[in-house]
Amino acid sequence: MFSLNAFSRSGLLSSSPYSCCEESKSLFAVSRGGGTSSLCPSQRNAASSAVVLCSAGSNGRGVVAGERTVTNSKPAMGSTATESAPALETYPESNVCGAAEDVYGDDSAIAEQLVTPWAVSVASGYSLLRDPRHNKGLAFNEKERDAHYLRGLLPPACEKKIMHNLRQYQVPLQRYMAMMDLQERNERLFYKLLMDNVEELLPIVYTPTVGEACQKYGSIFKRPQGLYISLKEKGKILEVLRNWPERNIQVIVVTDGERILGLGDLGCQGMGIPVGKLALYTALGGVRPSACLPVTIDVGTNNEELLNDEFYIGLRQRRATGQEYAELMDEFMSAVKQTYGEKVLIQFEDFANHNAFELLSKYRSTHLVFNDDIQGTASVVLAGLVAALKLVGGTLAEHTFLFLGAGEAGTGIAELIALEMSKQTKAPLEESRKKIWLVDSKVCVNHKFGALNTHTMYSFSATLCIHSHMAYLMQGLIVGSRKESLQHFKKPWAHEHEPVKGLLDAVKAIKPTVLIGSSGVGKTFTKEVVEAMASFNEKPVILALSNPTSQSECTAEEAYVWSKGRAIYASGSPFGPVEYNGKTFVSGQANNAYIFPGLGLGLVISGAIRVHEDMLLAASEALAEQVTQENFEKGLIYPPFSNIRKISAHIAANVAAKAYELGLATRLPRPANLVKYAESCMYSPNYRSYR
Ligand SMILES: O=C([O-])CC(=O)C(=O)O
Ligand SMILES: [Mg+2]
Repeated sequence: MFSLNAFSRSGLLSSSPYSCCEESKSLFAVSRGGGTSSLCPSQRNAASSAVVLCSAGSNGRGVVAGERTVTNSKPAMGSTATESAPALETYPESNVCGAAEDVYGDDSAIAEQLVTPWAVSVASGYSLLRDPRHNKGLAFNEKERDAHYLRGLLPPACEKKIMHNLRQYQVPLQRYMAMMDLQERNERLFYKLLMDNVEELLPIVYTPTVGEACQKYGSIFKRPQGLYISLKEKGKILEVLRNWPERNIQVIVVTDGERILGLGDLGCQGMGIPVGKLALYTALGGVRPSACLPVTIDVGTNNEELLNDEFYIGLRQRRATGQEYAELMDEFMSAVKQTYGEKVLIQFEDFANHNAFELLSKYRSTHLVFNDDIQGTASVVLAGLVAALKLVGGTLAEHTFLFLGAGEAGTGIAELIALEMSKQTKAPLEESRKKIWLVDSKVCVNHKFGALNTHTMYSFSATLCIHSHMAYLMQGLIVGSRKESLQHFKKPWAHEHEPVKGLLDAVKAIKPTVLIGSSGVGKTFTKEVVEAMASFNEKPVILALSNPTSQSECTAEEAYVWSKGRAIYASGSPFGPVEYNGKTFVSGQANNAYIFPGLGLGLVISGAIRVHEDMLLAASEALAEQVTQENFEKGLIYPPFSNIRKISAHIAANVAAKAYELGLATRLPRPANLVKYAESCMYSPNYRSYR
């Protein structure tokens, strides 16, 4: 890289915005405040130069917006406002120019204030190979090797069978680490590989392997992959966001690590989840990688094992709660909006129940937010159920639903089913809810055993199961007599019924046609439970949603064998095909990964400013429509992931259409063909040609 930055060349830049373009064939520098006004016309048109952005204090990775923004004659980082903003030198002391778009504060800074000296420069040679956004590895052709000073830095071969190399690792976690290394080394190749081998690689970069990666994050951690915002950053979150090298952020996935999949509190090590989810935003939904920001909020952890682990990478203290927690989250939410504007999507992920519901209700009317575990999961499950009706018959309202788990996923799914039922039947929501029953549970990771409230245990004649790491308190069917003591999000489901303890008794009492597991605890759909379901249903619908595989309520094999091949089964984590009685059963994956990439894309391309429940229904409807007759014939209620880009484009189009209909879209005029438009907006990982 020709190491140029605005800091070292500030005099040159401020006095003559074009003067640097003569110095070298590709040498130039742009201060953020100057935007494209610092670029000479030929540089603005320079297609596909390896432009990188760095600051004097940056990590040298030199990531960022690069070729796209230069090609489009937009300032690096995608800010449109700086294009028309006055040059810095016009108002050297001003605190008004740039106004709302002056997100890094360099336009408005007064002389005494400190700003980050962001700069854009062109990478070549050794630095180009170390820049994941522009590196092509062995795929650099002969001409490019000459033009970009790469001769001798690469071996002569021009191709490498990377999948072959990856498959040589037997252990999934090793494959995960190899994929993460690839993402750090050659971003386009990482996405190309993931997109071309989605069914094989999804279980590696995402559920279930990502769960193990989070558990071992401290020891496999190599480079930070997102923003860590801890209690130490309180009062400085705006500054922290400014340290991130990207400016045009469209999607943020944020966790506080308290409920990572069904694995419990993994504290700061939960970072693997936002990183994995955002990789899917790009690979499955086509959101540009540079527009994605993974965030982990670190308020401590209550996981004793981690607190005592010498390799733990987070704050070594118990979780902050109450006002301290709320204030940090509030500062984060304001700083995000202030930095990236109204249209940045914030996806809440893997928060514990109590915070998940509260954060969603607090910010849904002021920010573009949704909770993936509550709403994304609901949308994917509803799609699966709508598709399943084609196999089992009847309308939603003619079925009876029983959930094990009344947390985020359980109550979120239940509510969306009730909403859709009410839309179809025109019955009041309260009536529709009566078709849906929940058995609740309390999961306690072993270090919390002491915290179990024995009063709660005995007052519901609870069943206590102890798995290797968990104590699992099954509290029983949610019924009217329990209403007073229920958490607010469970109250709507307290129907009139005598108390019932345990899942099996609840199944026998309610006789559901659909059984849904969302408790985060594995092995709870026992042989007796599945057999009971099969005893009064010709085709029992059984969804074992908890993740990762170890937390699945029952395996695909168990569901098919115990129901004698009659179950319509799907699970949150993937299972391979099952042979039973000479027939092969292929189960679907009821995972929110089907929904959030397309939902996010739809919100981004329509410039939506709020997420509305109807958009989740629209996403769900679009997904259900993608299940083909051929899929049904195999007993599948979800389409295969191999078609996910097409599926995401349809989901995005349906969501965007709803955003326009509800007046929540700001990208005007509305494109006539939203599916085509969505497709045209999707990131493609193909290599660009460098001149
Ligand atoms: O990450 C996944 O695979 C699905 C999900 O949101 C969860 O289990 O929390
Ligand atoms: Mg989740």
